[in-house]
Amino acid sequence: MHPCVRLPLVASPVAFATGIALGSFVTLLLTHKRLRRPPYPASLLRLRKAELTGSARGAYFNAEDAPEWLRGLFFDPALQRVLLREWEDAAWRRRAGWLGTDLIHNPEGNGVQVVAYFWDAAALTLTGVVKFGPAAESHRGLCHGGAMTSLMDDLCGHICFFSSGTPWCGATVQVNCKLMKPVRVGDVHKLVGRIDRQETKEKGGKPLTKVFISAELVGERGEVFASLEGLSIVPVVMSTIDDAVSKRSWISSDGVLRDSGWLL
Ligand SMILES: CCCCCCCCCCCCCCCC(=O)SCCNC(=O)CCNC(=O)[C@H](O)C(C)(C)COP(=O)(O)OP(=O)(O)OC[C@H]1O[C@@H](n2cnc3c(N)ncnc32)[C@H](O)[C@@H]1OP(=O)(O)O
Repeated sequence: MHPCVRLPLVASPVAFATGIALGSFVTLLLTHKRLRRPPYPASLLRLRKAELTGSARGAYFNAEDAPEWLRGLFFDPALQRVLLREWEDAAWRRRAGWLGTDLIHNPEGNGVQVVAYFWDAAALTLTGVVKFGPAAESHRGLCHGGAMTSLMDDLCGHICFFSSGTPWCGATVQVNCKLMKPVRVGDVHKLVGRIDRQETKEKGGKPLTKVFISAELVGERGEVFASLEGLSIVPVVMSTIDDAVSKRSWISSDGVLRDSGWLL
């Protein structure tokens, strides 16, 4: 037989093997992030903040995933890393009655994402690492103003919860957001918010506190992309479900602020 006629017969097993190898490689690439994840919840209950640095053992976003200029947050002893189970453990989230994915804290999300929050209890300051993905786009290559506003709403709500010993203690009632510079799809910025002041008065025989919050979204060179003047009121019962999830409290240890949902 002429060699040209024999070639396809020899090439086909080679092509088959190459196809299998390529297929496996692509599958491995697609599942890589999932495989890297530690088993829940035990590992995240055990880990100290200093250990939440490498993707192999930490939460879904860790120091090694952060840009260089934000890496220090993961090692600053004044800051507690915040780990809420509903952000980290999708299966538990479903079991516990959530209906969907968090607008801001979805590990699989590709819109606006706070990938790590750090709480400074002494300064009543909350700092977040924020990623802006393609699902936050409006103008070509630029993010929707609603992405920044949603982000500020999230900070306003959480700063109020972190400063309180009890869950679901309040509600955000105003999110006044100033959009100052366009945010690009793919940007990673720092969100810094604080409680400026609190005013308590009696309402219907019970104390009611207004919590005044301000925040800024800043870039690597200190440029301010957006700012917030927010107001939350405490206490307000937002959840109508009376169960163990609604009665969660904070566990503060080893540089991590966790909710007691990790024990449920
Ligand atoms: C421990 C482990 C836990 C782990 C677990 C953590 C879970 C951590 C989840 C966090 C999640 C956060 C995520 C993002 C934050 C949200 O998304 S929070 C949800 C968005 N917010 C809302 O849906 C709030 C909607 N608003 C409401 O339901 C009602 O307005 C409220 C909040 C119940 C208040 O109504 P109300 O009780 O009738 O209050 P009202 O008497 O009208 O007002 C009380 C005072 O506040 C003032 N006020 C009320 N609204 C306003 C306003 N919009 N502007 C200015 N002032 C106002 C009033 O003027 C009044 O003050 P005074 O006039 O007496 O001085």
